[in-house]
Amino acid sequence: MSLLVKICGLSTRETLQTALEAGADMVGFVFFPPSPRHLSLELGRELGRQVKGRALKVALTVDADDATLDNIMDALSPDIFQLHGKESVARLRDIKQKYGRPVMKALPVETAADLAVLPGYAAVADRILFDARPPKDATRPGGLGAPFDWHLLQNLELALPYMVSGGLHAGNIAEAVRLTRAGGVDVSSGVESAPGVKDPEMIKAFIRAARATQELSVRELSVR
Ligand SMILES: O=C(O)c1ccccc1N[C@@H]1O[C@H](COP(=O)(O)O)[C@@H](O)[C@H]1O
Repeated sequence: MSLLVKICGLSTRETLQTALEAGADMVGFVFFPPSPRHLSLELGRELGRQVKGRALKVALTVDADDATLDNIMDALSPDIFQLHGKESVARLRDIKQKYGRPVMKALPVETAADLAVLPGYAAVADRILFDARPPKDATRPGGLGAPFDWHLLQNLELALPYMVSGGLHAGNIAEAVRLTRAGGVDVSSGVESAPGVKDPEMIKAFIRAARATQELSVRELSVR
């Protein structure tokens, strides 16, 4: 069972190349102006071309309207939309239908009560991303480098594929995956030297740690 690794918020040719060569399964591009990782459509087009099918291109948006999604489709032609705002279940359905792309819905988690919305979204989304709920005064709903309590997902039964994010880094992936049994990990701040500045060595270390975690899980399964 391969653990999916998503490196999010890539914004330079060099760090995108590092992520691709190190074996990222998904590369994320942020289209949200308040974010330090926000990409212009032109840069999104250029970076999208560089991917050349070596990883899935993920377009991260936050409550984007159709005109914005139209532009992103034209520039990046993403393989997946990551919806990281307060998009409703009906909005997810509309986006899937209009753009013909899978959607990954990010759900903010702080307490067990946050999981109450899961069945509604799981009926429409193709994948769920559990992320830390941002503080009330945050300027963006993610990419803040803070984890949530992974024990909250310990007894989760979800048929849909899911990933975890929020404050992950090379040193804590193993524990996050052990507790949540997620099929994928998503990182932004944990591979940066400053907000929005990706560090090639940290990207490589994160992907190495994810692959080691995967090996560990396979070995644990085979001795059971
Ligand atoms: O990265 C951002 O700036 C961002 C902006 C708006 C919504 C989500 C954003 N990032 C996503 O947040 C999670 C957690 O990131 P981190 O590793 O804690 O920094 C991840 O899914 C990013 O893709």
